[in-house]
Amino acid sequence: MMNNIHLNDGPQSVCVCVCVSPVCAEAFNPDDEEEDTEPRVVHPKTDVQRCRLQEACRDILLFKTLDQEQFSQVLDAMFELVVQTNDHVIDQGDDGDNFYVIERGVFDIIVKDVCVGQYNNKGSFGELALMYNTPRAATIAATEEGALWGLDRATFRRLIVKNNAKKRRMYEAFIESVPLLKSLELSERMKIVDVLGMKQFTDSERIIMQGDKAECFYIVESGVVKIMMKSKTKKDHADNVEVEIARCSRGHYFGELALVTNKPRAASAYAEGDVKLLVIDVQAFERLLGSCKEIMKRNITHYEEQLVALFGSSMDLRD
Ligand SMILES: Nc1ncnc2c1ncn2[C@@H]1O[C@@H]2COP(=O)(O)O[C@H]2[C@H]1O
Repeated sequence: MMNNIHLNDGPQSVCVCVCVSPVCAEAFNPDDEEEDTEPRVVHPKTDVQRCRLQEACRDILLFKTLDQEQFSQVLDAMFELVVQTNDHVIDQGDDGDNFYVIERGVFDIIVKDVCVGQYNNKGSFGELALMYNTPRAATIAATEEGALWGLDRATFRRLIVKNNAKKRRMYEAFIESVPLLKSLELSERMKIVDVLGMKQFTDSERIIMQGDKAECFYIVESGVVKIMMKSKTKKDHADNVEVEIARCSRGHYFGELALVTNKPRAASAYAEGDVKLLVIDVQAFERLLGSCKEIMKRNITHYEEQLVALFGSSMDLRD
């Protein structure tokens, strides 16, 4: 259900291709490799709108594994929505109509009347009901005036869900081999595959920076990542250079500490040579990896011991 949400449909409010009904979309089998003949949804946009849309979608993990043609079909199909304070974009228990990408605004995530988190001017939501044909798992309420981009259920299923079937085939074996995820059920591991994105880095590129706010964590698919840290106690010294504290290779994860402790990044990470990473965002992390948090917390003691050995202090890693 949506209250007072305004559809801003670009220069001419013409839908070039006819929108297909959700009933049609359900007939789609994501494993079906046949050429799709469904009519395309296109919401025309001005150049300025398209630029804003592209910027909003830049870091959306679900789009990261689409090819260029699929991504451009997604952008064509998206439509702009303006929301006002207290608008409910999604109500828990409803059927899923659209997937949403945030352009601006702060949105509460409410499960059974309890606020369990917030989206702050970035991110996306509403994928679960569309992926798994389940009722909406949370209410999403605007805390201020904001702007969103919606993607209809039919297009989401035709492009994203179809792509997920491919992702499952690609990453199933790898994800099963990641020690951290071993304790999860197969269906839970597959849900992680569904929401993960893939990012590539070249030699010496910085992946995360010490002190930054954390929004995701990473699993190394290939290549080597160097974890480097500057001493906090020597903050003002000229000799406070970055020191290598760890290396991660295939199957290892990093970037989880800040998500477990709700603190800024405790270290920076750099690619050594070409690196391919799987990326899981903070909301999916909370939802899907809650049960792994205890395993991850065990690492803190190990990290602290390492830091005492390197810098003579553990740098206050805990919350
Ligand atoms: N902790 C959470 N539990 C359930 N849904 C969440 C949570 N955090 C974020 N969400 C998002 O809220 C959305 C509500 O609609 P969906 O169930 O389609 O998809 C859900 C997720 O995208």
